[in-house]
Amino acid sequence: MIQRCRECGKEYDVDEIIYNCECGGLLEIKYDLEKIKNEVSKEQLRERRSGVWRYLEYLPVKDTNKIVSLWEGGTPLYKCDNLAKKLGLKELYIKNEGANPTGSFKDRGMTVGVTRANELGAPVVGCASTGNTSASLAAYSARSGKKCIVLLPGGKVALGKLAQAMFYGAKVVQINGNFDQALVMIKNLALENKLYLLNSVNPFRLEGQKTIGFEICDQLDFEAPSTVILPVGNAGNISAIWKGFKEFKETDLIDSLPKMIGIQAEGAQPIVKAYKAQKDNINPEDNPETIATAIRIGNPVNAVKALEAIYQSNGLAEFVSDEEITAAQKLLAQTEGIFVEPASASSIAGLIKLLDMGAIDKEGKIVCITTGNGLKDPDAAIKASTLPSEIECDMEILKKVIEE
Ligand SMILES: Cc1ncc(COP(=O)(O)O)c(C=O)c1O
Repeated sequence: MIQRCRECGKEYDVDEIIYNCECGGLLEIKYDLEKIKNEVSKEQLRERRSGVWRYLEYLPVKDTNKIVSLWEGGTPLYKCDNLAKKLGLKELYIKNEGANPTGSFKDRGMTVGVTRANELGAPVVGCASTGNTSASLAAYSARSGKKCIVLLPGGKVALGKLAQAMFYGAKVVQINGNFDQALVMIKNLALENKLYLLNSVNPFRLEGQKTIGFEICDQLDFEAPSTVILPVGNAGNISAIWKGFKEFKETDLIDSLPKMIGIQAEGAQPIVKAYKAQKDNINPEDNPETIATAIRIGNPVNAVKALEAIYQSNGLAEFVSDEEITAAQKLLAQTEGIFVEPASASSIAGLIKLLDMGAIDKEGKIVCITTGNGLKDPDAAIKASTLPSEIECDMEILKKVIEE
């Protein structure tokens, strides 16, 4: 197991604390997959408890006594026949990452990232966040007795996430700026050795998140779906999940790979613009804006990895408007009983838009990943609803109201 630069190929020991290669390239964790292939079988995996650590051989941990876990992963893959019927699809699934311990997929990354911090003996961890990363890191640092520092874009974090970060005991700092600026600041602190950085530029975090790909195949009886659709912000998750699918294929646990489709919000779509121009990198956007605050990001650090995942998988990237996001959020809640936050609903909104455009095979096995729980952002849901009026305690009035 080593850290390797995906630009120049330079290798670093896994115990070296480094976030980018000397050449500026992004790092990736590489394994001896031939060895893993001989070590684990589908049957052995199946005998283990579900969750991130079911896939231990594929994870960068040396000392299992150092694992920090809240039993993350093992999230449901719902077959959504009501929504499939409405959209004219043969097979549609929702992988609901909102069912993780702190309510988002970030927990998969943090169990591995904070375990790594434990192995390295780092007493302080930190991140910049649009909300969910901070909630998750705060929880895992509390569990491992570490100090946690989080930088948030002031006034732009959903209430539930802010409440979580504060309540788990993190030192929360709001800046008068956006996520991209917060990330530059926290990274500077990390480079001055003030903390161990757990944003998705840290390749160890992405190793935990790749288990979403593993788990989808596992839940589909070791078959890959034809298409995976998910929201894209800082672009770590799409890169991580693609890595997961590729590693399962290279170790013969699946025999095909899905198309990876990334969805961004109209007001924050650097990756979509790069994809549409068939470029390998983005032009950062200075003033990202969307109701889906989790993906309100103009300069995603993992953009080149994400674009590679999209091109390699023969996938695509598309944007959706805030109105489309809210409509999809409601539709999912009201047809399948799954309440997700706005960023997560962008994957459903993207599916609907791409179906209208004729860009999706209706006969395929489609998985939409919903990345965060709807309770994270009650304001968004309340704003999109008509609040009930109060009535007198009178049975006749009540009967009239429920018939309306
Ligand atoms: C709910 C939710 N969905 C999607 C994303 C985007 O993930 P990524 O930054 O890995 O692209 C985030 C990131 O914060 C998120 O919180």
